[in-house]
Amino acid sequence: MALRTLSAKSAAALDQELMSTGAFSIDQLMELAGLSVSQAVFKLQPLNKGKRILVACGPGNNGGDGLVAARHLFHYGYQPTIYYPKQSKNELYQRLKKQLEDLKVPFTEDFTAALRQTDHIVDAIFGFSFSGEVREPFPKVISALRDTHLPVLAVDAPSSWNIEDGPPDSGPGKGFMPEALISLTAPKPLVKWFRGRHFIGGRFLSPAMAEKYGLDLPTYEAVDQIVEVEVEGQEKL
Ligand SMILES: NC(=O)C1=CN([C@@H]2O[C@H](COP(=O)(O)OP(=O)(O)OC[C@H]3O[C@@H](n4cnc5c(N)ncnc54)[C@H](O)[C@@H]3O)[C@@H](O)[C@H]2O)[C@H](O)CC1
Ligand SMILES: [K+]
Repeated sequence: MALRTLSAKSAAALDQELMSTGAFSIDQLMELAGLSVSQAVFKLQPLNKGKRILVACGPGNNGGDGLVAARHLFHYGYQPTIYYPKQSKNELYQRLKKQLEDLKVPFTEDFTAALRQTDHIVDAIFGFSFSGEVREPFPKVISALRDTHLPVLAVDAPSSWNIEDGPPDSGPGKGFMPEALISLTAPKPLVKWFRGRHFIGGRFLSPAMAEKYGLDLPTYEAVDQIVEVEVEGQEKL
């Protein structure tokens, strides 16, 4: 079955609706999103295959999902390191950062050096609000993600990909194809171009809300926060 996709505009509207009439707080949604990301890492990179996880975080909520995931990964027994060059002053992010500092999770400013000392990478740089050309300081980070031989799990979107039109045909993200993607709530149109393992996470949608937005709710098993899916209609680059 081909899962129905959610445009960037609808994803933002759904987000707002969850936080207004849906009565969720952003902290709750981000916690569940980040928990899903941590479970996808556990599936892709079992503890006995290398515990070092580099989490690259951007300035918005996609980055927040990365910060939450890193905290859960620490508690599972991983050794996360955070790259978070554009830190938000917003209280929520400051609290997420403090929680990681209390666990002595290191923050690094040198992405290139950190890449040499990790087993797996989480790309939590940009999600559904990314648009235009990649701005500083991220171009070199995106090109490093493109060039690395290490596995990358992209959160909601491979960073630098256009949410509707998929991979860029120029710039640092040209040719960037992460090993895996976790779509939060529902896949975005870009999944049509994605070739790799694909998970759905963000287990917070009511059946009524799914119906309103024309989405299929994946069948989550028991305590699982993720479902691995196949998306039909993937196009060759
Ligand atoms: N309902 C859900 O599925 C939830 C998803 N979550 C996650 O939130 C992101 C969307 O978060 P948002 O804050 O709207 O935006 P982003 O993180 O994607 O990025 C915004 C951030 O990036 C900057 N930016 C945009 N374009 C560029 C550019 N070309 N170059 C540099 N910087 C750029 C912009 O200025 C902002 O600072 C979604 O994908 C999920 O991952 C929630 O956590 C929970 C609910
Ligand atoms: K991302």
